[in-house]
Parts: sequence; structure tokens; C-alpha cells
Amino acid sequence: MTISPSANAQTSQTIVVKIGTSSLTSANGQLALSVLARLVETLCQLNRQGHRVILVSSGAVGVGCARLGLTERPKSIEQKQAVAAVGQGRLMRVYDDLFTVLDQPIAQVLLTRSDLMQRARYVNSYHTFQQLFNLNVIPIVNENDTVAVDELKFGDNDTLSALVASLVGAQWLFLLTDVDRLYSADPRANPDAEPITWVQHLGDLDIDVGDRGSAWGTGGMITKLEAARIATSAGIRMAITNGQTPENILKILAGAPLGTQFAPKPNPSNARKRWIANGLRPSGLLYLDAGAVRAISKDGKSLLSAGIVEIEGDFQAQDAVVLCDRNGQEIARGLVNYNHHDLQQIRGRRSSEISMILGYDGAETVVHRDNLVLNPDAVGSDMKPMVEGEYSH
Ligand SMILES: Nc1ncnc2c1ncn2[C@@H]1O[C@H](COP(=O)(O)OP(=O)(O)O)[C@@H](O)[C@H]1O
Ligand SMILES: N[C@@H](CCC(=O)OP(=O)(O)O)C(=O)O
Repeated sequence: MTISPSANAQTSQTIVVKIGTSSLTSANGQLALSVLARLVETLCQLNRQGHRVILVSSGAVGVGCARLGLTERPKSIEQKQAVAAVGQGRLMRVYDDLFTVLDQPIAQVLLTRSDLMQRARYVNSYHTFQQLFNLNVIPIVNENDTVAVDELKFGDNDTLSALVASLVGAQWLFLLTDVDRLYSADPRANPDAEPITWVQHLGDLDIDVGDRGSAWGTGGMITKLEAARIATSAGIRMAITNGQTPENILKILAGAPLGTQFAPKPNPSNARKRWIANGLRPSGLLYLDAGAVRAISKDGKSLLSAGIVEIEGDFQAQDAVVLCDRNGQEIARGLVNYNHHDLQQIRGRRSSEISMILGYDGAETVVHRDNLVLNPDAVGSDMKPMVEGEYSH
């Protein structure tokens, strides 16, 4: 079986590679130098082939623990932040030494969730990555663990790497981990678990991912599947593959059926809508009647107050909210034009009544269609058919 390379495999692509702590470190917590060296060689090779490459590297906490002689991952947030501050510097020093051997400049990019939530900082981050590409630099990204506060943490680099891939409009996201692919159940606990090589529709996956990963990893397979949701809905092809053999990235790009590969959704939204869908944390929930669900999901209309049945959450105007049907099934996400207090008063009422109810001339729409992103899994694959023959296995 072979999987066809993506249509433009021969041309320059943007490729994001994420490596987890479990692949970077050996059992005693020391850095796995041979893995790192092969990863660095592979990324340099991709760069020389004309691709733009970003490495998202975990390991700050793990390396910090090894440096300080701690035998298990710290529990408290303050301790984790301090340990990450120790490990991040060491990690970058090792990367810089290895990349320098191959004459490849690198950059450290530390991001927090709020950097990707605020539009201006999101756009700035985009421009920084573009400049780094222009300078032929490989950016190495990690969460800024030392300053990130709990409620605004990514917490795992799987999600962060998918958001970075979406931000830069990547073609590929590779998640390198300590198993060779996704299985029907955790292969450590279930030796009979079936390997999964190709995922066409994430919604069709029926697997057991347990509730955690390896001793030093964060999130296990759950966060890798969340990364797959973000990446594929942004039109990015994703692969989960073994971190012990980073050179497999080159084989996968050439069409080899290694690891687990996820088909990108066709017709992804534009960059601004991807930011709304994935960069923002929704702070409210709007329940819609059937007419409003149809209007936004089938007819491409904006959301009007008349179709809102119930609201939840304490949100301000311009915050992100989730739009769902009466059963709580997510239909879309968007930026809301009213705060929760005003919306409570105008829900179920016609737009022409808004100024009379609120005493000011508000927006005609509650969520304008330019600020609304449909959930591709909820609207159904019949609305966005796969391009015939685009993928073969
Ligand atoms: N269905 C599954 N298929 C493969 N691995 C799974 C599955 N469910 C749970 N896992 C676990 O996920 C782990 C990888 O996640 P994690 O430890 O967070 O890695 P990383 O540090 O690379 O992010 C594997 O070691 C495996 O035990
Ligand atoms: N920012 C943290 C990484 C957290 C994380 O996602 O770890 P992993 O599951 O090993 O990819 C660190 O550098 O330790």
C-alpha cells in the first residue's frame, strides 16, 4: 500500500514538526542525543529542499527535572514553571549546537495562549514567522511555560503545534511521539490493539485513547486527536509517527504509508476564520432554533436575535461564542456583537425591535457571517465533498 504524496510534494511546502518529551528523553530523563541529531539532520535536509520548517519542541520540564535531579514531573504550577525555566535554556543550547554543526540558524519562539487569542499579537506572530522564513531560520517553538497562567495555558504542545501550523498556513503537521502510530487502544495496555494507518474523517474514528500518556508526556493521544481536528479543518495534512526515526518524515512526504496519516478537509476557512475557530477560547454558548441552524449552516446567513432560544456564559461584545442546536450539538463558532446581558433581553426578538428594547442602535446581526465559522464535522461531509481521487491508498 502506498499513500499518494500531497499534490505539491515536489514544491516548497510549510512543514511543522512537533516532538514530545517521551521521544526527546531516555528513561532516566537525559536527552536522547542520537534522536535529536537525526531530527536536526532531517529538518536541515527539508530546509535545503526548499521547504519552510518549524520545530515545536517539548522537553523544557523534562530536561529541567533531569538537570535538577528530580525523579518525577512536578505537580504544582509554580514548580513546573521554575523547572521549565531551567530546562528551556539547556534544550535550546543543545539544539543550537547541533544545528550549528550543519550551519543552520535557529530561533527560539515562546508563545502563550493569549498571544494567539489577541488578534494583534496573533498577526504579529505570523509576521515574525514569515521574517524568520525569509532569513532561512528554523524557528523552535515551545509554550512560554514560565509565564503562562493556568487558565490561559495550552498545557500541551500537540494543540500548540496545530495552532502554529494553522497560523502559518502549513501543508503538513508531523507529531513525533513514542509509539509508531495511533492504535484502536493504548498499545501499552492492549497488545492486541489494531494499528490505524489512515484517517479520512476524524468523526468516524472509534478508538480508546485512555486518559493519559507516558510518564513524562502531557495529554497522550487525546491531545493528538485534538491537534488532528484543528489541523485537518485548516486543510493541513497530519501524521503521527515514531520520534525514534525522525527521518521517516522524508519517506512520508514521498508517499510512504508510515505512521497514522489524517486527510485534510477540503475548502478550509480563511486565516481570520481559523483564528476565530481555533485561536480563541469561547466564553459563551448560544442555543439556536431549527430555523437559525438551517440559516447559518445551509444558507450561509448571519445569526439574528430571533433564532436564539437560550444563552449561557458571561461574555462581552466581540468575545467568541459557540453556536449550537437545541441539543447542544456545536454548529459553529463566532464573534458575538452583544454582551450576555443585552443578548438575554433581545434573544427570540426581531432585529427591528432591538433599538426599542436596548435603547440604542445595536448591530442588526448577533453574529455576522464574516465572523462565523461552521463546524465542519457538524455540517456533514455532504456539504464539503472530498475531491475525487485526491488521496489513494
Ligand atoms: N489509542 C492509542 N494509540 C496509541 N497510543 C496511545 C493510545 N492511547 C493512549 N496512547 C498513549 O499515548 C502515548 C503518547 O502520548 P504522550 O506520552 O503524551 O507523548 P508525547 O510526549 O510524544 O506527546 C503513548 O505512549 C501511548 O501509551
Ligand atoms: N511545554 C512543555 C511541554 C508540554 C507537552 O506537551 O509535553 P509533551 O506531551 O511531551 O509534548 C515542556 O516543554 O515541557
